[in-house]
Amino acid sequence: MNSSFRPPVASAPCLLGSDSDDLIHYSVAPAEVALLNGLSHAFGICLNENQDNPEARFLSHLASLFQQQRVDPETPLEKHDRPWGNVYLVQYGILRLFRESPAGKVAVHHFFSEGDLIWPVFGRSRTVRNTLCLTSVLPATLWVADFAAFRSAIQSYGDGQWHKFALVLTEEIAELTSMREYRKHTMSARERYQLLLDEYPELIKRVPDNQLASWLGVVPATFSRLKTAFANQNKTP
Ligand SMILES: Nc1ncnc2c1ncn2[C@@H]1O[C@@H]2COP(=O)(O)O[C@H]2[C@H]1O
Repeated sequence: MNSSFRPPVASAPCLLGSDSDDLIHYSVAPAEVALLNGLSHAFGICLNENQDNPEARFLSHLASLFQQQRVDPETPLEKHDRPWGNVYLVQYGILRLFRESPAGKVAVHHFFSEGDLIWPVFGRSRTVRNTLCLTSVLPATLWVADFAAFRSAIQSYGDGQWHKFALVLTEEIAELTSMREYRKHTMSARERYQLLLDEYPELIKRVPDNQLASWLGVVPATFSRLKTAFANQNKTP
């Protein structure tokens, strides 16, 4: 096939191991681009052609603190009773933030996915009094940096930069947490399940039901009943 007649779609990844002339190869952005894009998004810095300005140098210094790490599903990354030591940028995959009681009862608080920057927001989690755990739900490709080095790089970038950066996420988390609590107190499980479908359609497809149940605040049997009821409802014409 002549290249001028090639359709603008790539061949299926399962074919890319073979050597046919008909296969369409697109160059893949280097992994570091995902890291830089994630950091530029988190700091509200627009990266352009000019790499020689203070903002671009700051991002590239921050990026140099990160190492890429691939992890299997159910890999513990941070654990309660230990200081939370790292900051993570998710390139691919899903992680869950949860608490676990001494008797093994788990409460899932949050799922993080592609593009999320995860770090120990609250002072307590940076000490041995940390009560939060972070674990991969799926195989994940992460960028990992030491939290103290990350914070010190932001602090040395400019006066008040760390507080500016931290405040945005702290406000976001406070709002999410209070909204979750409010919904739990004022809405039925059915209404909350509907919101889960509307607001997080991707999570429903990727995260195991028992973890979604914990996040929604229902027992797995209730979650399964809701799932079946909604599936049947969507089937009826
Ligand atoms: N590093 C973090 N990233 C995102 N959410 C967090 C983080 N630390 C705490 N939280 C959430 O913020 C909530 C604050 O109230 P809780 O301690 O009950 O539960 C906490 C988690 O749900």
